[in-house]
Amino acid sequence: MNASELKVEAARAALAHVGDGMRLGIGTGSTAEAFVRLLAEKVAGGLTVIGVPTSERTAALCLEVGVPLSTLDDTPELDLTIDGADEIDPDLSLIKGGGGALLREKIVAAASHRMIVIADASKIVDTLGRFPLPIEVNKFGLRATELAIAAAAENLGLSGPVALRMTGAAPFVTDGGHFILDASFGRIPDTRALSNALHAIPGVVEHGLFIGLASAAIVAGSDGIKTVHAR
Ligand SMILES: O=C[C@H](O)[C@H](O)[C@H](O)COP(=O)(O)O
Repeated sequence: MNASELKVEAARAALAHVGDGMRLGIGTGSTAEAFVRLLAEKVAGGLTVIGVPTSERTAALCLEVGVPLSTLDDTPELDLTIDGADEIDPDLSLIKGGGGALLREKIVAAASHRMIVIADASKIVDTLGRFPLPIEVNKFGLRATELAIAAAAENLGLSGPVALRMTGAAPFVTDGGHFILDASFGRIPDTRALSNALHAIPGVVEHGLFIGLASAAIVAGSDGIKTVHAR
């Protein structure tokens, strides 16, 4: 099976955790999209759920395939969020934001009783940081925020390029109207310390380290599906 097929298998396995009447956070990215398409089949078959999407992109897909939607304002408490990830470590800490949706994804995950991550096995790492860390920043003071991020990283013994994410010739803009800086710091041994240091920088809106949010990960590999639970 190729990576796309494995993503579909992980998404299919996650459906077993979706019960009738659930309030669902619905993630962003190719794996989450596979989940939305499978969920839509269940909804067409009579399953009743209400979804809160984590991006405009996911909202558009849900509307297209017939998954009923709410907002976090109208449905502020969710039973379960299903979302993809860019990296997953053995503690189920994650890097997310490769698709630029990390802020809404984190808000939705935090509003959920449980978060199940779905992924193909290539996303599993021993230590987070192979994938550049997405950091969502306010447009105002971009250069100053970049310098502050580099200084905070250096204090923790981390360094590396911090690149403004682009879409063609223009900076990528998130659903919240912010920019994304992709930080290639390499492996991050102390994710909590980096998380705290980034949160202390005024221009940082949010970052893609998800610590203590995932309850389980459903990972599809060539040897089948494995479900890893948070310790
Ligand atoms: O911002 C995007 C999200 O965090 C995605 O869930 C993440 O990038 C994984 O995406 P994919 O399932 O396409 O690998």
